[in-house]
Amino acid sequence: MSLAAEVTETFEQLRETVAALHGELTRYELVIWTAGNISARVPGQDLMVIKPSGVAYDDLSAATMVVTDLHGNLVQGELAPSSDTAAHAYVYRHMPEVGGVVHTHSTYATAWAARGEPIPCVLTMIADEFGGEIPVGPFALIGDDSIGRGIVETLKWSRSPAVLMRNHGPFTIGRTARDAVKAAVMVEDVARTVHKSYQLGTPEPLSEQDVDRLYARYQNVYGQQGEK
Ligand SMILES: O=C(CO)[C@@H](O)[C@@H](O)COP(=O)(O)O
Repeated sequence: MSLAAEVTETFEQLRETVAALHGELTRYELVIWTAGNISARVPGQDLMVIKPSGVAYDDLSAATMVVTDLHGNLVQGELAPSSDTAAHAYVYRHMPEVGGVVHTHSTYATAWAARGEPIPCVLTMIADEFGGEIPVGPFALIGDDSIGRGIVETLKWSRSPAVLMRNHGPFTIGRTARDAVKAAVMVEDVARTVHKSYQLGTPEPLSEQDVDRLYARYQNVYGQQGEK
């Protein structure tokens, strides 16, 4: 297969994947109306596939996904890219290991972001997926590199794939777009659980040693990853 055909096939596969993953945001009730967005890096290219701005979730499909370079310039597609394209692009430029970025306004995680309070590591599931507390990033206005810079500056000091951008909402990253969606689903779940635990009392944080052990197991052994 020629390089052009291979890249075209990759585009099509990624368009399908990114479009389908947007359905997970509505399935898990992480977004309302047109809020939220998902992107995936195009492997080996300085390009990404991202949601078009302001398009209803029912109208999202492989055909409506758009391709931009990693400075947000439209490369393929008819629609304007997400208003968070600059943030996604900044993450891809500065975190080469990241293959997917997700942004939602999910209720409980966004409530923690509104308070500017990190979610403490008081659950084994937080240790498993986030490796410690889920950090808060700075308030930043949309439209330039500010949000992306806040995401990167916060996550470079954390094992967490989620950051609660102050007064805005969660952004999550992953090796793939699916991993980033998983982090978005899980950050909302633990945000709700920990919020409810505080309504009943004061939850106890896990020890650093236990967090490290839980994180290592979940990231390396859990599921079908272990020795066969
Ligand atoms: O949170 C923001 C911008 O940061 C929303 O506008 C965003 O969720 C949805 O914007 P798009 O429809 O992706 O342009």
